[in-house]
Amino acid sequence: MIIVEGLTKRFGKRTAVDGLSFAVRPGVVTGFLGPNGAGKSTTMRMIVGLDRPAAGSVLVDGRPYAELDAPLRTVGALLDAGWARSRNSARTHLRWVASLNGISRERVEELLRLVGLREVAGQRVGTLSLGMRQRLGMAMALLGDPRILLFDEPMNGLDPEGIHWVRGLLRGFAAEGRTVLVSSHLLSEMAITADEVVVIGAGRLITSGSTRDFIERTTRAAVLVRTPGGARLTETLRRAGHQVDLRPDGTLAVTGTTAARVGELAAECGEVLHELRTDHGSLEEAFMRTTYDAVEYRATTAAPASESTQ
Ligand SMILES: Nc1ncnc2c1ncn2[C@@H]1O[C@H](COP(=O)(O)OP(=O)(O)OP(=O)(O)O)[C@@H](O)[C@H]1O
Repeated sequence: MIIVEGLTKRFGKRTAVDGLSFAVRPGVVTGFLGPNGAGKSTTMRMIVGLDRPAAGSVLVDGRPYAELDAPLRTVGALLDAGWARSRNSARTHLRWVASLNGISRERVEELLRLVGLREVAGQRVGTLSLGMRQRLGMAMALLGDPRILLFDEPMNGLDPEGIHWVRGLLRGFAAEGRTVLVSSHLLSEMAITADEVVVIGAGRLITSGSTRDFIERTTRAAVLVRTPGGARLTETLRRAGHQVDLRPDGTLAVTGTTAARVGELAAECGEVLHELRTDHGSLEEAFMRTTYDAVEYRATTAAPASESTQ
């Protein structure tokens, strides 16, 4: 369990984390979400004592990180990759971290196998690909068989097989009753990996709780219908007081009703349905809606018309 309370961090005049409070429960995967610069990495660094908060506190299994008897065996963290420039081989680097923490060479070999780095274990860390370095970072985090995992953007640079593997790893850890906090911008991945989410923006908490509740609360469910008799069904649905929008792919999106009711109305007007399903909205949609005002670094796709014509 991780309990963050009133956590605040300033860099000069800039407040990166602003009175942030949340709890990360064991037994579930918790996704840590927020736009660029929201304060996710800074928060994770404060959890493991790499950054000192201006105010607030963090308890890791009931104690501040600095007071843990065996930090590496309690928390496994994949944070910044400062070590990634090491001139040592992946194996030597892992053995060095292991020896500092009284961890055996057998455990190093076990982890090289687990993260899929055995073939390149003799290669210098600095020459490994981004994905391989991510795998090495995870091996380092897992060395002490920790009860708590903190992974900052673990899927960065991983190939599809690697992403699938990380998903299984995180879910497996949670299923064993461990605590898993993982930040990622890959929201479709988080939607299937994270049971719970903590969403922050501009250093402040936006929401926390079940991923499913967050999506259902924030997005509007629609009943999607594909039918060759779109015009007649649309008329019938509108007459019954429902809002119907035609999507670019020809699907009708009906809001304010249930799939059962749409099916009944289609039967009443004698239209064949080729598809009928409820779309609950996506994590991406929920994220965009709730964090819109907290996005600091927004790209523009085109210059505004008034500027381009003057
Ligand atoms: N060492 C530092 N010195 C000065 N400012 C910093 C430092 N570390 C982070 N910041 C600032 O703190 C804010 C939060 O940064 P942080 O890296 O925690 O965000 P993030 O949510 O992890 O972003 P991203 O999704 O882009 O990785 C940003 O404005 C960043 O510029």
